[in-house]
Amino acid sequence: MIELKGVNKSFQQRRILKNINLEITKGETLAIIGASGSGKSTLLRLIIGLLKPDNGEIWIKNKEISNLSEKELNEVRLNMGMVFQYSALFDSMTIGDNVAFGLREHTTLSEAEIKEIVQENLRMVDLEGFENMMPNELSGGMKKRVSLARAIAFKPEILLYDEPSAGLDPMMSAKIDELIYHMQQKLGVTSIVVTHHMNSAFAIADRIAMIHEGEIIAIGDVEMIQNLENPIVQNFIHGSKRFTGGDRGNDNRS
Ligand SMILES: Nc1ncnc2c1ncn2[C@@H]1O[C@H](COP(=O)(O)OP(=O)(O)OP(=O)(O)O)[C@@H](O)[C@H]1O
Repeated sequence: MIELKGVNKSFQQRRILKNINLEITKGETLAIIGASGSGKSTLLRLIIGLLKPDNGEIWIKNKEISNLSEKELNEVRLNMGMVFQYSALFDSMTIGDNVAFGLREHTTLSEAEIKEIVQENLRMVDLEGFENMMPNELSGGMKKRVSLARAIAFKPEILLYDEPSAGLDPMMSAKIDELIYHMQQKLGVTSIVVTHHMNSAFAIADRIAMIHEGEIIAIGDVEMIQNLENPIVQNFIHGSKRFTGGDRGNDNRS
């Protein structure tokens, strides 16, 4: 479903991602973990085509996207939903209009059809009846759920989540995990979830990939990652500062 082959990305001569090879199969949930600044968001932005790799190939379904025009990319993107770290809602629009935005822009659906999809998607994230509220009337967790309702508007086959639980309390974090799991079970989506929350990664992922200084240093199922005798991985999972002096930055584990 998604494949990266020999992908490199630098910013101002700094190599951020180094020879990334990664394959994600249909219906799989892959969690990406790693220290702050290791390149996780950059990887997501490459997959959704917001950035182009310096070299290497990025395949989404049967299309290599790194050389597509913006128009062709937009077609590929219709099959992908992204939940951004800070929800990225339009503050001046109601919740309903936020969820409807892409549908109004990119489809010829009638207002009645759009209204139905908006209601159904808000129901799916437990926000039924919130259509007319404004984003600033909602908590952070609710905004994340609206962002998810918007991301699934086109019934995408691929969902990308950039730190969906960042800044949320453990209860709301668990709720978001439940929704991510639910999306996979109910819609059969292929998901990539960048997260700092180890409990989330263990709860939702089929496989976990750890990025360290721009390289994937470990990838495997939850049990394999938990038992891997790699001090960098173990330090990250357990939040220990014993081995490295431990500057892993924005640690937000639960
Ligand atoms: N557009 C850009 N221009 C220059 N440098 C960038 C750009 N985007 C990211 N970087 C740098 O690339 C590195 C990796 O950033 P990235 O956001 O991918 O890390 P991350 O692992 O997602 O971090 P965090 O967990 O803190 O979100 C950082 O050093 C960042 O400063």
